[in-house]
Amino acid sequence: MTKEKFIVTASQMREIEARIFTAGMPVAALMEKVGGLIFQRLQAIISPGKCVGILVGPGHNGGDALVVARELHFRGYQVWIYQPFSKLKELTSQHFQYTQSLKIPCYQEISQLPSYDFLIDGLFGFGLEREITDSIAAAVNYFNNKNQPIISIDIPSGLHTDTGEVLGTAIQATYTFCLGLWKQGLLQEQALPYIGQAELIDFDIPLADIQAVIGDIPKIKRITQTTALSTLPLPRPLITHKYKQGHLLLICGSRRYAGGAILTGLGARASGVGMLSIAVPESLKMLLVSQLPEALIIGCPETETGAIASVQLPENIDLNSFTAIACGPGLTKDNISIIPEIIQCECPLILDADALNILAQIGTIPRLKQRKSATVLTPHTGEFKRLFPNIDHTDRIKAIQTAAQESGAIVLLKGARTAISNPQGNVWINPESTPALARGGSGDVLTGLLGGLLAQIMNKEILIEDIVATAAWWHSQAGILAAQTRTELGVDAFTLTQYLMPVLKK
Ligand SMILES: NC(=O)C1=CN([C@@H]2O[C@H](COP(=O)(O)OP(=O)(O)OC[C@H]3O[C@@H](n4cnc5c(N)ncnc54)[C@H](OP(=O)(O)O)[C@@H]3O)[C@@H](O)[C@H]2O)[C@@H](O)CC1
Ligand SMILES: Nc1ncnc2c1ncn2[C@@H]1O[C@H](COP(=O)(O)OP(=O)(O)O)[C@@H](O)[C@H]1O
Ligand SMILES: [K+]
Repeated sequence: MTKEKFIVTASQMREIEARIFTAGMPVAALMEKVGGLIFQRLQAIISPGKCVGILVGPGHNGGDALVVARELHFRGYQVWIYQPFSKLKELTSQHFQYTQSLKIPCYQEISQLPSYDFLIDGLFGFGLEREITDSIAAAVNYFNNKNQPIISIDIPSGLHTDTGEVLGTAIQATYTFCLGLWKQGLLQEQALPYIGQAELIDFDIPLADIQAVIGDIPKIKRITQTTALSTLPLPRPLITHKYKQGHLLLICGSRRYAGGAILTGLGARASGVGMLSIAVPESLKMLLVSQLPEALIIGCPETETGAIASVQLPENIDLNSFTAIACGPGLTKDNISIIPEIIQCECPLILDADALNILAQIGTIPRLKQRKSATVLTPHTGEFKRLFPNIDHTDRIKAIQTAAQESGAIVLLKGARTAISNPQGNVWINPESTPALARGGSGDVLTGLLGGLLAQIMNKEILIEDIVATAAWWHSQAGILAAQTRTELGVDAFTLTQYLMPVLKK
């Protein structure tokens, strides 16, 4: 059973840990097991004979580090310990005493420290609740400035386990070995520069204990390949036709931002949607036809400035004829009147980019709650602040939960760690992405892709927020794949659309 999708706070981890101990697992045995697993993993990273400095804190994070120190010592590594604390927890103290009997050198002052090839950071784990100060803070800064690889046990010391905030200062890890279950702080954007390459060290926490604490259906989950693939509309039923595979309407583009409409269209194309209609200003029609010959391009009357003046659909069709609508990329804010009209549609609706800016301007957020079908808002941080000026976004997870509850919409907050919440506060976090995506137009691709997926799975028994999560995963995996072949500078939005299919084939 993979534990990759679970996310816990410090207090939930403490509760889970308590259940394991109450059930009879000795604390010392668990520490030994965890330390052994960390050591095994380290052997793949640190070659024999290297010099390894071990940073030991007063709690059980330090205890884990001491077990690792002992194992490294016996396997022929050159080990020293930095342990500046006057008081250690009992188990940690015992391990410390043993390392001293083994004559592993120990230092209290950074000025005395020998050189090293690697550092193991066992200063603080999920027990850190207040700021690191004085000599310990100075030591953390000293180690960061050395620019040697650091491997953090559980979480880089100094990060808040839940919010990922830096408490005074924090270790900048090269690797983070998170123990047992993913800590929420490791999925917060502000923690990213400190985490390095993160991986989970599974130490066999019984599923029943996890569920007893975080519930059968956890409130906050990580998107994984498994969760994402499980909601894709694959395989297709053998007996089907194009209208059964969803009909998506995109409302996007303007004379000023014609490319946004194309990119949204190409994102939708990659989703496999059965029918694609794209409403653009009349003057963009031929351009769109040439780029997306399979789509039905609807030329709408336009304003003097080249924005859509009104969404005029062909005869016999209205907004409710579609399985899903996505609106916003490249619209401009020139005509704010189309948004109140569009939000009256009775199918699922995605609002992005200028549709969100218009929404913020005319204050229609409360009206979203009255919609008959789901609304998905996909702001980046700037759009989020305009839409929800009263919500503090330091903790992005809390922020989207509040925003989703206030608006009755599913809110996807874009960024390096895109997060999604439904109105009940159920959250998905996308744990992998690439800064290669920080380029104009990559969000437009996401809107099209999401629209196409939503149109295909409507009326199937899949939650809309699960599809939103799948789209976020697919989009970022395409960015990662493209960056692997073309570097982080090679992932323009058009190129990104070309990597969507290869992600699934992989
Ligand atoms: N959960 C599990 O299943 C398992 C957990 N395990 C491991 O245990 C770790 C959690 O251990 P933990 O609870 O002992 O806390 P930890 O993070 O080591 O340190 C807290 C200590 O630091 C102190 N302190 C706090 N702030 C401070 C400051 N600013 N400046 C100075 N001191 C400060 C605080 O002392 P205080 O002064 O508050 O009494 C306290 O003593 C966890 O991350 C994992 O590595 C594994 O061994 C096995 C499985
Ligand atoms: N630093 C980053 N790391 C990972 N993904 C990023 C980063 N910056 C932006 N992205 C992703 O790129 C996309 C940018 O979307 P957006 O800001 O709406 O761009 P645009 O409106 O120009 O299309 C989002 O999916 C976002 O999650
Ligand atoms: K640590």
